[in-house]
Amino acid sequence: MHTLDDLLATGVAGRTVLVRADLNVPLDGDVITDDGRIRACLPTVRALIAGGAKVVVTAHLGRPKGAPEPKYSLAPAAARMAELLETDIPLAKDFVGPSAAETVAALGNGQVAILENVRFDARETSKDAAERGALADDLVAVVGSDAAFVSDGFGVVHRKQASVYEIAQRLPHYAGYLVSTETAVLKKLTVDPDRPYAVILGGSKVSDKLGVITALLPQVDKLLIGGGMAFTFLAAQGFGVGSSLLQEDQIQTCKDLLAHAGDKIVLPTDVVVADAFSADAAVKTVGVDGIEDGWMGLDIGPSSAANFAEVVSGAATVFWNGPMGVFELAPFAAGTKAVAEAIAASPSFSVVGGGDSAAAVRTLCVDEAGFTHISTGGGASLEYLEGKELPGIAVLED
Ligand SMILES: Nc1ncnc2c1ncn2[C@@H]1O[C@H](COP(=O)(O)OP(=O)(O)O)[C@@H](O)[C@H]1O
Ligand SMILES: O=C(OP(=O)(O)O)[C@H](O)COP(=O)(O)O
Repeated sequence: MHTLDDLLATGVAGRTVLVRADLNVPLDGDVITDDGRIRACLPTVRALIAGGAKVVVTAHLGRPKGAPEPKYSLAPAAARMAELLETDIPLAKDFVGPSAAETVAALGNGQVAILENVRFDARETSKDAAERGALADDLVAVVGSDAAFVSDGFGVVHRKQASVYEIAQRLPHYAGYLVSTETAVLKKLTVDPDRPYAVILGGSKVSDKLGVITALLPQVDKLLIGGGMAFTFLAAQGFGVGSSLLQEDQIQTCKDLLAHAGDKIVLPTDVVVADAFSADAAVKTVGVDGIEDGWMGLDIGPSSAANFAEVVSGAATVFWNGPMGVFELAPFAAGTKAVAEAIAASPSFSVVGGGDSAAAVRTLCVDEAGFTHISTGGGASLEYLEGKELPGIAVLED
């Protein structure tokens, strides 16, 4: 696999370099609540600026439905990157149309531009390879066929999408510094990790991440499940889950996993429930057998948090993805904070991955130095650990 250093060695002054970054940052309105993913791509962008390249950044934000939606604009991310780099960064209003072409044509050596959210084009995430290829062709037309492609959006390398995969088939391609660093650290978790090895899963991308569990179970000693992930398991155990996040079509899978896992899978025993998804909602802590209709579980309860913290404290290797609750709202942040603090306090080899999980560590003021590595990728890290081929990495090997 060729790396950014290989590209820099060829001399990039005056060459257009397309960088796929993951700028999918958490927002409160148009205010970025954690800019970790923007900071994470700066070493690559800075190196290209220093080399005199014309840097064109492409990225996604959220999951728009294949058409422009103002709330998913990359404008806040572009403004923040400009602030951090202390330079002007124009944001092209479209991805492959005239505004993109004009913005790229106006770039001088060592300047940076960002293209608007690539997921505003439905072809980016299409299941049809020909559609994705057509989008990648349009993108090549914007940056020029003599441009180079640098893959630096580690958080999205598990997606076979046009700006991650098909584009690399059309331009000389290189792994950026973030992709190189992330894969080097995660590799250590796949090669004979120190035991006991605990994985903690939570968050809200339940259907994406349930699939990973089957592959991870044989590798780990304990699998702790909190966040929105927990309720499909609790339903599989026969508990009512009210209006909590539930993946009904996966209940049988969870039953099978519980039947085969022995005592490896650890579930919450109590949960914080609310009568609405709001910081002002009525809130109470109940046992997992006490979730009434009309109530939703938005955090693990204090007994569960203490139990999870104890398991974490005894582990030599820890990987965590997915908050234990809706940590963005104060009444539901305690479980995530307790687990994060337990990991940070333990001397284990510890990795936390995912845009929101990493944001939780920082916004809840947990000691970042207590983690061996804070990864920008949640789903990407999990699929890497699972041993799955990641399309955005595999395509760089060709
Ligand atoms: N019980 C829950 N119900 C609904 N959402 C939840 C629950 N627990 C956690 N979440 C939400 O999960 C989101 C993060 O999930 P995910 O994207 O899977 O994590 P990451 O970005 O770290 O990979 C957070 O915004 C959080 O509010
Ligand atoms: O936030 C992301 O992944 P993560 O929540 O698994 O860390 C990435 O930007 C990928 O986004 P996607 O899961 O909408 O493809």
